[in-house]
Amino acid sequence: MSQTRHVPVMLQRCLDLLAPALRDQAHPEPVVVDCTLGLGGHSEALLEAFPTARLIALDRDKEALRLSGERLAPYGDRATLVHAVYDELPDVLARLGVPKVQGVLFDLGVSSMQLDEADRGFAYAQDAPLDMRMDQTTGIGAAEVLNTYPPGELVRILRAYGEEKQAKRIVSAIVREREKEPFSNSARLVELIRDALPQAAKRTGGNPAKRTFQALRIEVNGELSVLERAIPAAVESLAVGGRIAVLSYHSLEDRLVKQVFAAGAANTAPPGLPVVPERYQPRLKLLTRGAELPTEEEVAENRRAAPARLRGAQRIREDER
Ligand SMILES: C[S@@+](CC[C@H](N)C(=O)[O-])C[C@H]1O[C@@H](n2cnc3c(N)ncnc32)[C@H](O)[C@@H]1O
Repeated sequence: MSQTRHVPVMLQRCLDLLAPALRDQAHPEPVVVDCTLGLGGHSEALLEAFPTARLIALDRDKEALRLSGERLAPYGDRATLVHAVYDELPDVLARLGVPKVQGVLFDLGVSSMQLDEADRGFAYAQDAPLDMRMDQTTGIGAAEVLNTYPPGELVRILRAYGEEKQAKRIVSAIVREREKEPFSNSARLVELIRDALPQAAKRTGGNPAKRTFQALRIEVNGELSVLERAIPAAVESLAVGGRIAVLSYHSLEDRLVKQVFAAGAANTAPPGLPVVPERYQPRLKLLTRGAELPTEEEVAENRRAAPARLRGAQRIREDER
């Protein structure tokens, strides 16, 4: 296994956003949920910053849970780590007998470990089996998506999840190639995309395979549909006064978070979301004006922070303004 160096993104700002709820005298032993444990960077900082808090941390990746389990072992039963998809949060809390929580954090996307472990197939820079499943115990990998999905479906995915303008061109090349031999490794896909794109498209936006890889990863892990359920569920799990902070890394995620928070602030149902709650979702106060960005210094230190967008909200009483 390679040595993964991980620097938690916008850490101090996440702690500051959650702090008032986790230092509230009314809740001397607050509960905070880290829905995306990863390598445990944010989780450990939460345990350190709020010494009376109990942490419940979720990850769908068993390797992440194993590594963080070692890291957080010194905190004993203050930290409960659970293998779960984050839209299962209400069930997890019910099983643990926790009715409401004071804080929730999401740090979306893939972890440094997942990107650095070549054999997980997330990174276009390394040749690896095209898997990309965050939970390797279930579901189908990226190779199966590429080899079996109808062309129209692949175009839809590349456009919707990768915002790839050249989706048709790339998918035509994929379909031609997969008829010769099914895809198994990332290098062949990267090369094919590079060859398929016109010169002008190659000059913008970094590696030409970036958007296709993002789209495949989102499809393989059902990321947006899970998130659509998870953010309202997390808001629902907050006690009055509880706070939520969400770090997202691409516009599709950020748009979704923005919509759910805005609907909570306006006390209306989230627009266009498949999960329209029976009653309007709990009332929210926005804690961030638009999305907050990492500082230039942070990005210089940690290039993975560059696309980060942070939004925060607080659950308030229905009659509060
Ligand atoms: C960016 S990393 C989190 C890094 C972490 N904040 C840290 O400081 O180490 C995101 C983590 O969320 C997990 N994850 C992504 N989608 C998930 C989901 N739907 N349910 C549970 N965990 C998920 C990934 O497996 C990954 O480990």
